[in-house]
Amino acid sequence: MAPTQNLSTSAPPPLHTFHVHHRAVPYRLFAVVYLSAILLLFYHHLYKLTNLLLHSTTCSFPLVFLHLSMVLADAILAFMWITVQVFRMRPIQRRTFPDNLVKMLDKSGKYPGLDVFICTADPYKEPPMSVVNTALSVMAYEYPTDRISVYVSDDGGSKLTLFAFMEAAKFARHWLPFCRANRLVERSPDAYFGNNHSSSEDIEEMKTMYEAMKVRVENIMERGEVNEECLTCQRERVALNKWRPGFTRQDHPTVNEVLLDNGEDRDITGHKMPNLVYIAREKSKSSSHHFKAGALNVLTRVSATMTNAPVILTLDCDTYSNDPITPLRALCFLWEPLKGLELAYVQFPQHFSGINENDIYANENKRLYRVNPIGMDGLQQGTYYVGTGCFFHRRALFGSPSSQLFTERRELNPEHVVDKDVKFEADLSMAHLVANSNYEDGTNWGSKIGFRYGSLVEDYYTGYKLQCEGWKSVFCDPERPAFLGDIPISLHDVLSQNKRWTIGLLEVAFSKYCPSIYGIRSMGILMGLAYSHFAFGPFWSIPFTIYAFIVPLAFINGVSSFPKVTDLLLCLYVFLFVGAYAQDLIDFLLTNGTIMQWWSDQRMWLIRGLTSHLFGSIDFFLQKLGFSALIFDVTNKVVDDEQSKQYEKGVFKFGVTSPFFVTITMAAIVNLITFVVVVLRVVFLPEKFGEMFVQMFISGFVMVNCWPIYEGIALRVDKGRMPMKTATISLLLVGILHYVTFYLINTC
Ligand SMILES: O=c1ccn([C@@H]2O[C@H](COP(=O)(O)OP(=O)(O)O[C@H]3O[C@H](CO)[C@@H](O)[C@H](O)[C@H]3O)[C@@H](O)[C@H]2O)c(=O)[nH]1
Ligand SMILES: [Mn+2]
Repeated sequence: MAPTQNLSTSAPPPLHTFHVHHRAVPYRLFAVVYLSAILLLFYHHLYKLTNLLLHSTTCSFPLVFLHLSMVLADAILAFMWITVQVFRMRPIQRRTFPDNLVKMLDKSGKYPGLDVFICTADPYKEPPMSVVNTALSVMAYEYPTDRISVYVSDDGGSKLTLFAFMEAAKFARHWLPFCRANRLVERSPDAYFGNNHSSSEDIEEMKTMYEAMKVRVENIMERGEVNEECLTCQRERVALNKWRPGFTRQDHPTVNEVLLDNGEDRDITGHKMPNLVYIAREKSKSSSHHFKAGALNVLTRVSATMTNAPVILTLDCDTYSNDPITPLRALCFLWEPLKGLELAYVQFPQHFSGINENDIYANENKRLYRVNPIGMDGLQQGTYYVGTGCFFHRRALFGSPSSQLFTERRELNPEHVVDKDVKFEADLSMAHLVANSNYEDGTNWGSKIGFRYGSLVEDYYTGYKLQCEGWKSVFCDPERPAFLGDIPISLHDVLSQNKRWTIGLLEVAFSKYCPSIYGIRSMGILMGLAYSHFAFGPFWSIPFTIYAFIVPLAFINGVSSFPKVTDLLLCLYVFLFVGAYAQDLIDFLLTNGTIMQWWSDQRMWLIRGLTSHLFGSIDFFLQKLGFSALIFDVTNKVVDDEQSKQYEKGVFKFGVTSPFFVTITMAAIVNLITFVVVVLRVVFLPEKFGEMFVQMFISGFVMVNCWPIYEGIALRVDKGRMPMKTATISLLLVGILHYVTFYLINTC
């Protein structure tokens, strides 16, 4: 292991250290070799192309077209490979020493305030009980309770969610002291009672109390209405009365409820409670609400009027805390007096609970959440923001490190000190004002201040813009995951989520802030390329479409451009393919993955290329042309028992009719047919094997990846099988494609 940094005998005990991973040096050497191979391939492409053009007749048009397509595919693959190298140049691993920080903070007695933002948007896709668990898990942080404030943004504008939080506020008075007394590590009640091994009278009592709350909340969820008898006091009645006739999710006034106030509320042992504030910002059909970024900006302002803590933690409603000392770990970086100034955020990776053994839908997203961030963390400016599990320096949301931007109201600026309780009347009316749907008109919110608008992946975009301004960030991945979130467990949900990301990324790629131009100019080549890797990620769909459709269809119609087995060039292809795949596998294994998980991951990468990336790109361009509007389709977090059982077993769920499934089924059919044709040709004309080999390999490889699809069409009878309609449409489309190819090739 390389020597750790920051250690010296005279210096105070370190708060954090890091070391560079061993793999950095061999990776750099390999990059040089691989790059030479890519150059060789393009030399060959160029040579062949000029040759073709020089001797071209109208008849060679199909071959020229095929060759051009392959050059385009390879160019995109090469670009993606180059951008990935940035993550492999200097991956680092960090360690934190929260004990040293605690000693320091205990001595000074100055624990910084922490404002936690939790966003939810739909009580039926994001069950309020799950949001409540997230909130309870952070309210119970191992941190002075009077320094924590939890703000819940409800874009669903639902009284069901508010009711759940009224219940949570009461339950928290028991839960927080219980966590402290028993030194729990799992402070989300659901996770704790779900895994609890020991049992005692205390634990049983607490469990009964929790279950009772859950039943009350689930009852009102079932009824879709909060009945009078569920309410226990006048205050609750007043709050819920705000849902007057005409109150809809898209059109309603602000609802702002202080559910716990640390100035007056105490737990059952007399300790101060953290603040807990519910806010459903004003919505009106006439103004854009900018989805989650808009919600976060409202929370930034509302919290500024009430507590204005210097540290902000952003959480999605499903991301509960899995380790109570996480804020201390984040502060190991944020609180270091000198460096803290340029540090915008400390990002913890997204980890998930409930992933099945082989992670069939690649929900873990190891590249995105683990492998690439450690690589960027080793660069000058650090990693990207992934939307949840991230601690911000509030100041970073207000202009670059060197020149702060001031807002339209003194109270909203980061240095403004709030010294009153959250329930202070004047602050409450101010909170209402800054949550108005037209408050941001004519201000810098969303453009230069706060979370940035303009992309459906507001996380990626905001992190990127902050880093362009000169802010740094840190990636912190302790052994025990700091947070755990939910995953979509149907293929359709996974792909819909990915389609939204695709659109959001393309919005950035094709804006004036394109990372390959603006990013490189602002942050240098490495950071710019790293951000480009994601922004142009949807382009994976181009080589996949070419190799899964155009190349095999041309091949069975007699047009091919692959080298023969005896050709030396084949070695180059083999090296490029095996080299890229093997290195990807190594990356995976080095971050605690298994071979089977890696296999699922590469399969999902191919599937995304032919589905969500493809349709997302089409949607993006349609929207650019004004044909469709952008929506943020919230990921479903509810699962039924049957679905989870099937997922547990590792079986793909298709079930619904969706365009996503048409393209992958088509790829499965085209490559099956090609494979059969190629094998038959070899059987009857063995001397042709040399010419057939590469196509046979490619189609065979696609087929192995498509196994769950064949199974879904032919071997399954359950509800999750591939719908007959999808299979039929796909077959029909393949027929048309084949006919068109045949016609084009044979009419010249
Ligand atoms: O209008 C909206 C839409 C969404 N959300 C919230 O945003 C979060 C993320 O939404 P989700 O449907 O879970 O999206 P995912 O694709 O699972 O989330 C990833 O991608 C998002 C960007 O598309 C990021 O915001 C998230 O942090 C990141 O985890 C959830 O808490 C939602 O409640 C809102 O508050 N308002
Ligand atoms: Mn999510």
